[in-house]
Amino acid sequence: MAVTQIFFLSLVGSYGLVHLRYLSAVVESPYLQYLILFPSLLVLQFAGYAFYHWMIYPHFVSPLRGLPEPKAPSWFNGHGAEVVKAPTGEPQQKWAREIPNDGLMLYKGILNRERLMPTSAKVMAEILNSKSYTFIKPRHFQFALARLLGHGILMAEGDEHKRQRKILTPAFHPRHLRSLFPLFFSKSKEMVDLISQEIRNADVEDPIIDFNAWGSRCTLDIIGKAGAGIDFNAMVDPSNEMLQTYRKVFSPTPNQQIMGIMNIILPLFVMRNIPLQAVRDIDAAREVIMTICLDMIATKRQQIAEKREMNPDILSIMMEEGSFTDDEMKNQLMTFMAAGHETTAAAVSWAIYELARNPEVAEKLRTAIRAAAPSMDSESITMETIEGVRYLRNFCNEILRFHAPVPVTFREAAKDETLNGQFVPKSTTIIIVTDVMNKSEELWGDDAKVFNPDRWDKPGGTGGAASNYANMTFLMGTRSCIGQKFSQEEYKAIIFCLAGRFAFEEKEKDMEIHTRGGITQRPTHDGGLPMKTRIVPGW
Ligand code: HEM
Repeated sequence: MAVTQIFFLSLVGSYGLVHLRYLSAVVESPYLQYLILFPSLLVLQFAGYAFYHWMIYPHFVSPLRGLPEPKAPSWFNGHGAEVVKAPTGEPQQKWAREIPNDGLMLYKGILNRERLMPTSAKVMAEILNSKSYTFIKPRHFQFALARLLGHGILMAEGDEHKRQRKILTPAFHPRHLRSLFPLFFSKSKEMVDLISQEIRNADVEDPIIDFNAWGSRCTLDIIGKAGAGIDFNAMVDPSNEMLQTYRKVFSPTPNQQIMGIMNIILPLFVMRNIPLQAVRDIDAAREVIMTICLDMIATKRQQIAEKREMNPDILSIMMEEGSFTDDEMKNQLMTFMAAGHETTAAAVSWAIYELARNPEVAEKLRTAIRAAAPSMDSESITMETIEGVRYLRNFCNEILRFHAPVPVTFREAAKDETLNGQFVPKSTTIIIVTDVMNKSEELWGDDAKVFNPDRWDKPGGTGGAASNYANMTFLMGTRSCIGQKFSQEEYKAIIFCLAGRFAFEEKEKDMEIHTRGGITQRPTHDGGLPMKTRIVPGW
């Protein structure tokens, strides 16, 4: 909007100045005068606009001034430098703990961009439930996220989101999830058998296995089958095109991080056309993912025409329902393929990381799993077997609380609104920092910052948290993760097989890990998660 106004004002301004013969003493031709005046007015206005939003508005005009706010170290860049350098969400957690607030805080991010941050369950519920269609996905999601994940349910808003959610919900009904258990288990077992083979073939004791790679390969194979009945076979063939494409765009590189920052600052049309390799990579990845998703739709149509017997998957459910166009189905598939594998893969990495660092937890988990099933190959393992391992449930819940795969998400006020009685102007950016809630002592008790699976034995099923909105791993409310139950069942099956069969040790003791990065966050060392891995005999 501002861009259109600036163009319009520059046009009107240059027309006026030419008619007032403002430059005629210097340049005679009116055409040349336009050629000088129009771009000059454009540049001047853009510079004024940028300066106002950078230095004037946040310091002197914003109605959000006065909210509890950490003292910014820079007059020009707020907390931008700190937020970019620190592990995602860490400074915000500290501020929420140390600065008294009533559920809402403010800080200035890169170039003094205002960030409004909810810190209480009550305000979270207002944003995610009662006002969820006012606090919408922000503009900067339209660039990388929407291009890679498609314009499906994740990006839809208002009535369109309600319509899509209604159509897709049956695919996540408990009955349907139960029918997916054999897929979850057989793929988890396949991964563990392939890793066991790799260990047996290795000429060193306890060879190093990269669990970041294995987690992605396994979860991609699962979502391919569960989403569209297609087996990517990425576990058998790591050169699979879909796997490699995701790996390229989702492994954070310094270039991608710079692009992420630019994306927050620059308008969408500039981002789309900026001649950067990282932008070209996204375009190329989008083409590959789109083509594969369109192929999936064509294959499914053929299977239906041939009346082949198939397990119901998300794509068949969409086709049967009949109201999505092919383009919409392609977009939904793009959403499910990415949202449905990178997240669970990150959770797998965190589980292996904690098992390696806490041998007593690993031992307790292995004992509980082995007590439930005599061997991973046992024919009698069912969903109930896995559900019955209480410590497995506790461990998985605690990993998802303590190491949430999605560390932050954003919203933007679509119109002037209020939150907790505070006026929030249109276009304000809201940052939801998962750990601000998931590790809040106020909500979880004094041990909120301790990794403790046993907390999930407390009555109520919330791990002792005071409110459902204390756990933001899958968000809550109207836009919460539609795949939550799917991923929890899938995750338990994967950890059941991995933790039941192997013992893990860090490649180097107290290995340094990096967690900063993209949409999901996982522990990374040397570009993967290298773990010395040993088969514990007897299972
Ligand atoms: C541990 C695994 C997972 C985590 C931590 C996770 C987390 C999340 C979060 C935080 C959101 C909200 C994002 C936002 O609105 O800003 C979300 C939305 C979503 N997730 Fe998941 N997710 C996981 C697994 C899955 C799986 C397995 C699927 C699909 C099979 C899935 C599909 C979706 C979809 C479609 C949405 C958009 C829902 C909507 O807007 O109505 N997710 N997820």
